[in-house]
Amino acid sequence: MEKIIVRGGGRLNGTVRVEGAKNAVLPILAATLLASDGKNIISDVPALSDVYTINEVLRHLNADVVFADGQVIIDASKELNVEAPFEYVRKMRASVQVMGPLLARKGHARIALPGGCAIGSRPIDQHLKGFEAMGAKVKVGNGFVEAYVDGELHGAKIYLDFPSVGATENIMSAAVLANGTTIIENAAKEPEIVDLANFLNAMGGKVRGAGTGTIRIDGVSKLFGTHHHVIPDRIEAGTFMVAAAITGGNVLIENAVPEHLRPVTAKMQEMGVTIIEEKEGLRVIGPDRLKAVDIKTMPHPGFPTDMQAQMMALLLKAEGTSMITETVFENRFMHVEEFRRMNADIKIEGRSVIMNGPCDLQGAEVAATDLRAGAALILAGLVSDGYTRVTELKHLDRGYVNFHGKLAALGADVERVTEQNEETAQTVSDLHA
Ligand SMILES: CC(=O)N[C@H]1[C@@H](OP(=O)(O)OP(=O)(O)OC[C@H]2O[C@@H](n3ccc(=O)[nH]c3=O)[C@H](O)[C@@H]2O)O[C@H](CO)[C@@H](O)[C@@H]1O
Ligand SMILES: C=C(OP(=O)(O)O)C(=O)O
Repeated sequence: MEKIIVRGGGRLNGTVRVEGAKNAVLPILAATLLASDGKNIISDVPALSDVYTINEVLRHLNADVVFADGQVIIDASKELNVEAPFEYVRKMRASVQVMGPLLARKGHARIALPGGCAIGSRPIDQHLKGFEAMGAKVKVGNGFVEAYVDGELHGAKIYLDFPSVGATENIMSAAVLANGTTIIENAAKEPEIVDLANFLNAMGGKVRGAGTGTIRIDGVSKLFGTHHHVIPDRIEAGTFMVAAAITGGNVLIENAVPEHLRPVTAKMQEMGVTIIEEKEGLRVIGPDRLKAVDIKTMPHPGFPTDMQAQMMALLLKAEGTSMITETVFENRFMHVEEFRRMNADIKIEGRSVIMNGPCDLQGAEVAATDLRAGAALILAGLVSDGYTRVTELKHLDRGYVNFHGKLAALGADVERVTEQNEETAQTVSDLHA
């Protein structure tokens, strides 16, 4: 079993560069299936396990996919298969994003039902409601959801019950090849939606209003391969912002887009963190004393749920009582028990978590219960007494490229080890002290 071992102490200093955004690249790679003519070249693609998984799904669907040096080249011009089996969807829920493109291109898609995951039940009813409004018949059975249309999808007016990121993307990617105009109301406004819309338009699509609550898509008859650069990952950037702040360090986060990070920046400034916009990105300087704040996760431009666990780590070191309320996912507090194992004064009350800080955190063996929880536990380990050992790294690898290596380059005492060399790693670390 692999572990990341962190020893607390020391301020982080230096420069770190963020990768292309996981949550932008996954729907974009899925949408490459829409191009029946020419190759798509996607640049700034992070080497994440989720990217390898979506590439496998695309290959299974009969696209040619080559991934090297941060670039994916996809040729989806051959006859496509229509089925995404459970072995992929189980590993990564975002596999469901191939449904809209397949339905638009082939009139048929059969996708294994994603099921629940560590952060909640995560149904896809809003995706399916959109496909049905566009004329698809949907049936669920034998662990699959299947959608098909006689002839072509047609444009429709779709009001989402909740501004779901995945549903907005899936419906947008289906509507781009539909006959007529589709309007998505109460659409998600995340920067990743805008990136997908830009990609669809570069392939020849007609999408307007992405980034607002109303998106209008005028269907076209064919899409062509193009070259697209993925936006920087605002969640990876935010995670390193916390790393700088929690250690009282001074870190330049290159490639961070300030507008994408406003809700995170605003809360960190309230806590007393200095954030400076520089030409290359954001400089984050941690204070000696952090102030307690309350946070509520919300769809964009509210505070992102994907930064909730990392901010929880930061608030454990703030002076006073803080509260985080999670409104996006029903069960995204699995890391609370792990923080408690690190001596955090923390409790769950309904959909909120209350922390009394600053806590004297102690190193412990803890499990990454999900992707962001893994990052948050490592961040807490940076300021804990002694060694923190974080297991279940498969979650972390879904969303962070070389997380421990990037932290080590900023001066953190952190190593990634397999069980057999754990003892040696600890000795080496002691020698470095
Ligand atoms: C690959 C990717 O981009 N993942 C992101 C995406 O996930 P994802 O696209 O799954 O998130 P959604 O915005 O769809 O989900 C938000 C909430 O809506 C609910 N819901 C969603 C769809 C639906 O049909 N029915 C329904 O009830 C979900 O259960 C959840 O409680 O946005 C989330 C919210 O910002 C982020 O945390 C994820 O990192
Ligand atoms: C929840 C996340 O991703 P996914 O939707 O892919 O599970 C995340 O990136 O924090």
